[in-house]
Amino acid sequence: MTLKLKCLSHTPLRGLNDPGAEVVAEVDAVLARSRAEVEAFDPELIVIFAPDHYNGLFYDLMPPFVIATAAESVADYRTLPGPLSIPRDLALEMARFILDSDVDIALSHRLQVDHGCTQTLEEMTGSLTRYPVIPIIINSVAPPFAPYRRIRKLGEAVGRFVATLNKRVLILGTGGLSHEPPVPLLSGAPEEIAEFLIAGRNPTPEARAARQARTIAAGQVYGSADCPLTPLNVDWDLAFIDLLVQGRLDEIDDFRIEEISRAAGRSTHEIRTWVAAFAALAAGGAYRARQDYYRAINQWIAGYGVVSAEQR
Ligand SMILES: O=C(O)CCC(=O)/C=C/C=C(\O)C(=O)O
Ligand SMILES: [Fe+2]
Repeated sequence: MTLKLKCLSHTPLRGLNDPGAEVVAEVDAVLARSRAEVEAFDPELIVIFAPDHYNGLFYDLMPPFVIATAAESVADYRTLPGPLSIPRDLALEMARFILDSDVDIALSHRLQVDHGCTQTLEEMTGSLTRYPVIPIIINSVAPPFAPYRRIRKLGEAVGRFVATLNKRVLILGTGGLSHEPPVPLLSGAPEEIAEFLIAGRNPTPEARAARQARTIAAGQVYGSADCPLTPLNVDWDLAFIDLLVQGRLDEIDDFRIEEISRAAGRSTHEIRTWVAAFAALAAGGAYRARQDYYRAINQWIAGYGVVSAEQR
């Protein structure tokens, strides 16, 4: 077994809001380099830890974590439509292994996934079907959340499972870093919004367009005095990247959910996907990691980072 890890931010606003040609070129270049590394690694399996933004998962039944044996993209924003290539039996085996490791993971035989999963898969592989992929969705957007120490345990179980396979495995984490897009909260929501958050699957094209327009508009004022959303927090982001690069994963068990929301924004919890990814890699022993890129990009509502790692 050989493991490689890539964790990176996603943003539905890439290609929609313009942070300037220089920034676009920088991000394009780092993504192109990352994709070339993935191509050279030629993974036999990808495990992607990803969030959902009320496209596949709603409060009618909101699991802390779910593993999919079959999944289809909702093609929100500009992401690709269609099914992912999930090796069903292997995903089931992984689910059994995780449960046997005392981590209660939900199972879906028909999951809808959004840009939170598909954007990074597309950026890293060029398609949704190029390699076999097992998606594990970690609730990062719909409170209450499982504590961070549980995310580490989930990642460790996945890492122990992939260690039993004689395969080249790419582990992806997608989301974060600091940011707060206009994702509604159930607590205190008016009835219409609450109904959407509980059972808003398969919106009409008009409803989807209205949601997307709100996010685009938020990106145009994000970080300014006119914007009530928690701004990006560069110090928080760089400290988190350092922690990962230095292998201080045990400190993550003490992360406080409310403190992170206040300091860096409510959607910063998408870094749970990075935590799981690094815990999976670390389950196999010491690793070597590097920061490939970081920039705070208000127009994309993203403390935008890319980190890579591999086993020593
Ligand atoms: O579409 C909505 O209703 C809410 C907006 C939303 O889901 C935005 C998501 C943005 C990200 O994925 C992100 O910044 O991580
Ligand atoms: Fe997101």
